[in-house]
Amino acid sequence: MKILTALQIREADQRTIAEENIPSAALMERAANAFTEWFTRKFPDTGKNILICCGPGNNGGDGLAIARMLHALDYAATVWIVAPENKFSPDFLTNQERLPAAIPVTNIKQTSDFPEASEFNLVLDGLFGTGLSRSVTGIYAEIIQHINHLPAQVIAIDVPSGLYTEAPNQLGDAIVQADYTLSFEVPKLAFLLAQNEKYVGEWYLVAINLSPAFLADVTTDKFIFTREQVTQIIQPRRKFSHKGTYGHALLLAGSYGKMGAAALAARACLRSGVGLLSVHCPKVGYTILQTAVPEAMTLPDTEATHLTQLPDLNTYQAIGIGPGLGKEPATRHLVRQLLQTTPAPLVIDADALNIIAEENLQPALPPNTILTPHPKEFERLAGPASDDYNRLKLLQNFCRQYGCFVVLKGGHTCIGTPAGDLYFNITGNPGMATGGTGDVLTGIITALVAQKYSPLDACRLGVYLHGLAGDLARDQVGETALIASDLIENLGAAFRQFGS
Ligand SMILES: NC(=O)C1=CN([C@@H]2O[C@H](COP(=O)(O)OP(=O)(O)OC[C@H]3O[C@@H](n4cnc5c(N)ncnc54)[C@H](OP(=O)(O)O)[C@@H]3O)[C@@H](O)[C@H]2O)[C@H](O)CC1
Ligand SMILES: [K+]
Repeated sequence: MKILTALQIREADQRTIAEENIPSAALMERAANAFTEWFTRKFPDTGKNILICCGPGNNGGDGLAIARMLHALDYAATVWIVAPENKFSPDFLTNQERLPAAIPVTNIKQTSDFPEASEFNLVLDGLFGTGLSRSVTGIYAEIIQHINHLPAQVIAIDVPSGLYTEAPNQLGDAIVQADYTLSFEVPKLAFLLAQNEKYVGEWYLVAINLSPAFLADVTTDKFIFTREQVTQIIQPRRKFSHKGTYGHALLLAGSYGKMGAAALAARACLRSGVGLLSVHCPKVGYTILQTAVPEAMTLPDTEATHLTQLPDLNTYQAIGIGPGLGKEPATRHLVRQLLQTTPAPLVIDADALNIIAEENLQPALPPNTILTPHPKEFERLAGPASDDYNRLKLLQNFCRQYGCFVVLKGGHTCIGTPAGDLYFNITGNPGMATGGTGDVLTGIITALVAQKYSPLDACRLGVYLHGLAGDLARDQVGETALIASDLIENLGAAFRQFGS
């Protein structure tokens, strides 16, 4: 699913109106209907007092149309029209005319016009949407502060007012802090970034059937990958296959005190369909792995506490390195050697990433290598970011420069590709912010690469299924108690949702 800019969304509007030969107010009616349908399902209690704040543009027009629809469904709707300049969009005016006289309306042009608002349970924010062209000031900023201080739940129409859809706001900008954002048809980049969480709240999309031809043709470098795409990518196992069909993966992992990371990655790798798995670990890990993961073959290093020597690499279809690795000098040398000599695609995580950053080995990354950093590890590799938008730019530049795939882990994990495209994930939950879940992801992606998924597909599938396993685990144990092993236990159920 494409992430579009405000400008592209406006073009989509125009194309839809032209192709369907409908007035633009009809598209607004569609959007308001879609919002109202969602709203009545989410808030079925018609006894709630609802305040609808409308700005002067089409976002405000949506608000007016929604007020009319909610009124018709017996909700108690009150409208505030905030417009100091008396300049309205044509579709705003159309919907103002259509507003039933029974709906109380207050026109707000200055602070002294603010009515008492304590009786409202819900506020619908229709001040500004994708038409925001500058930071909000004056009466608009005051009303936004007012909304943010009301003891009511706030639902943003399309976009929380004051929030730019694809660029950072200035510090101190007035922005509505919504509990929910219900947005039309296409996701906006702002919704996917941690820095906007307190404005966007939980966000949902509703379809308003924008021109399919336009949506198919429009170009973007930012995408969300959906369940439908996962369904298309995932391959069923074949009847006459054998363990050789699904590849032999090698994991280089573990050090004294960190063998758990190796065990988690190994178990996740096996649960993700790899044919054979070998784990190269320090001697201290031999009994641990043979016991914890009997399905894996164990190749002990000559050194007891950390990895010092590469094994023969020639039998593997994928090599994962990093979980629990440590940063001993000999291990640093091993990482350098691996980059220079690997005959198989690499998946690199954790301390292996830190070694690459500290030794400036980025230029030595073989093409199409997959790196799986969290933001701090990414900063060590690519430098500090001024904000989440800037971090995405650094991500695109890094992937282009070194020809690699980077899985930047977070609330919406983002995959960067050598072509400079970004793919955002929508599965997963905050319960997964706990030690070991990254090791599980490394294991999953390594298994998928060994099974000959392309690097992009291995990343997309891996990240989606990892998050889905987390969501299934949350259904069982909640977010607080969730641990990395729960993800592994739920990988089977995640794969089974795709018949695999
Ligand atoms: N395809 C869709 O998704 C549809 C969306 N709809 C809704 O339409 C809005 C976008 O409407 P638009 O009229 O383009 O824009 P806004 O309502 O967000 O605001 C525009 C007006 O506000 C002025 N403006 C912008 N920034 C500021 C500011 N900081 N302070 C004061 N005034 C501001 C702007 O004036 P300019 O001076 O910039 O010209 C406009 O007057 C979308 O979000 C949806 O809610 C459609 O209903 C259906 C299709
Ligand atoms: K809004």
